[in-house]
Amino acid sequence: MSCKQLCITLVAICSALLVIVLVRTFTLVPRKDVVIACKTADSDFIKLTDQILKRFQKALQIDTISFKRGEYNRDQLLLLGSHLQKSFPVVHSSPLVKLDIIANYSRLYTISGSNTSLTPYLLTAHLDVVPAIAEEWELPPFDAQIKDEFIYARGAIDFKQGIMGILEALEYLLSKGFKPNRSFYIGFGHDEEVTGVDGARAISQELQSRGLKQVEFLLDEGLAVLNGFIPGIKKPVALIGIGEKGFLTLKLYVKGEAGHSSMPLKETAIGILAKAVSKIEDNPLPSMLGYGPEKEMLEHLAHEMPLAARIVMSNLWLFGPIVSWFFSQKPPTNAIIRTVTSVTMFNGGVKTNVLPSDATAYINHRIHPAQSLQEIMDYDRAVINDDRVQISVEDSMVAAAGSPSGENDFGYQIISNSIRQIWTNATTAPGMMIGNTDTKHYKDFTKNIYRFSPTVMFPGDEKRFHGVNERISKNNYEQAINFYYHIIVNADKRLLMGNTDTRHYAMFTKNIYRFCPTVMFLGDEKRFHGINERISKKNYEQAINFYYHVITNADQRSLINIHQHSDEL
Ligand SMILES: CCCCCCCC/C=C\CCCCCCCC(=O)N[C@@H](CCCCN)C(=O)O
Repeated sequence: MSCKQLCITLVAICSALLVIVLVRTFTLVPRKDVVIACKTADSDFIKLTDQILKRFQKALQIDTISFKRGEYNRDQLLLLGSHLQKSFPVVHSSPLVKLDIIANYSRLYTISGSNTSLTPYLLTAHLDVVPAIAEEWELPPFDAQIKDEFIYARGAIDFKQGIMGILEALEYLLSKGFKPNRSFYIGFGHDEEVTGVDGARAISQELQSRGLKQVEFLLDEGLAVLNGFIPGIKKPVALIGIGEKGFLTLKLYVKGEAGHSSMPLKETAIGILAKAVSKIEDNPLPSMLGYGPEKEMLEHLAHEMPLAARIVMSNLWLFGPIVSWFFSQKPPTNAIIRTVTSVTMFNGGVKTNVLPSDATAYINHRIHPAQSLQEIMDYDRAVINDDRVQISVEDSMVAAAGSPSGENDFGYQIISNSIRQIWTNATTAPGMMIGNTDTKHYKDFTKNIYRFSPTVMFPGDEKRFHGVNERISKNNYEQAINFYYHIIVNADKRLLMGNTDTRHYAMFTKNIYRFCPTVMFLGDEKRFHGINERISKKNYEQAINFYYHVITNADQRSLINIHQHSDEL
């Protein structure tokens, strides 16, 4: 090939790449529904009264700690149960609500709707919390004291704001006479922090034994309203977890030889294990950017970014390695692009002058959906490359597949729209839940599983999860309650509302109306996107005449003399 031909080929390739990059950059357009903002002045806005705040604080003061499987503060769980019972008298006495106590401590509420043809949905949360090292906290973890408008307590964001927020919303709605069309369930497990096998799994079994086959969608704790977490985006981003990372906890064990420390061997069990652990930390797993829900998230958010970042994010097929490097720099973004590794426990030795007879460490991996448990095991084995280190699986779960997040996916859109009613300046996007939830126990009921916590977070706040100084602002707790209020109200619709093309015209007017000249009887709603869609001849004639009148009536300067037919005058 001549030099000229080579130049022409290179220019052609670069031009083609440029065209692809630009087309992708400008064609990835987000969904923009018009949602009605929830304002504090609205008559149905639930204000954070002293009473509401006090019962939240009281719930936080009850230390419902889970320590390990089957080991949790049983008395405290009972105490929290009676606190809920007392705090929400309308919920607990309503004929529409049935409460079942499952496995002694978990709670399953069934709220009966009037229209049994609508598939029910499920809201879940957990009653338990992780332990807290009180000495490291600014304020005691189980006092729920308020400082600078923040309530500090273990469980403030994981996840008693969910428990109390859901029940506050329901209490309010029922006390205003709300009678749902669509039935729904509320499931509060009592041991989520130690895998939920006693609580959520038992709730799920109870639902199965009742013959429940399907729920429309499930909303559990999860991602949050994030400020400043995603490079290049200034406005809040509310991520709805459509998938969930798996986990793999490995036990590393080294058998040593006890003896007097004055005559040491070249390496002790602790030394051998320390080297293995160090190799594991020095060799992070590769980036999986582009192979999981994070791809959808970044493409969805690209439109919020400055042009350069937008070009990059819209074209991960080309710029993936740069983004991977960038995201690897901070723990929250690193967590979404790869399987991460945490050495969480290390034990060995009994006395300062005794050689350790063995040493044990635990490695907790959070697995990216594109990787299998076996792949991770093999990787670790190869990295450690030392037969003296025995590796065994302590516990594991494969990653959960992505739930649908399209324009017509009822559950996703109900959650997304409810978020935007509360956090009006936020943009929503599908994301991947980096921690684990109770949702695994409900996966047989639906593929529409979503993970979102109504929690506002700023950089650094992620350390408060299971860490010190967990807290929520009073304002955020009020938002959480109103978020669940909107979830319950919005999910009570038959169909996904607002799912029209109107969003593409929202910039032209605020006067957007949606009406079909269609006559409907009960049951006809199933014909939409269902089978036997039809219209009567008469109705079609009416439709034509309706549009005739829309055109003639709208052809006026102002709203006068609408009625043209003399018999209407
Ligand atoms: C672009 C950035 C996106 C990521 C930013 C994430 C910011 C933090 C948001 C949410 C934090 C989620 C982590 C909290 C998980 C809470 C639930 C939990 O702790 N679950 C336990 C279950 C344990 C079960 C026993 N194996 C857990 O995951 O450890």
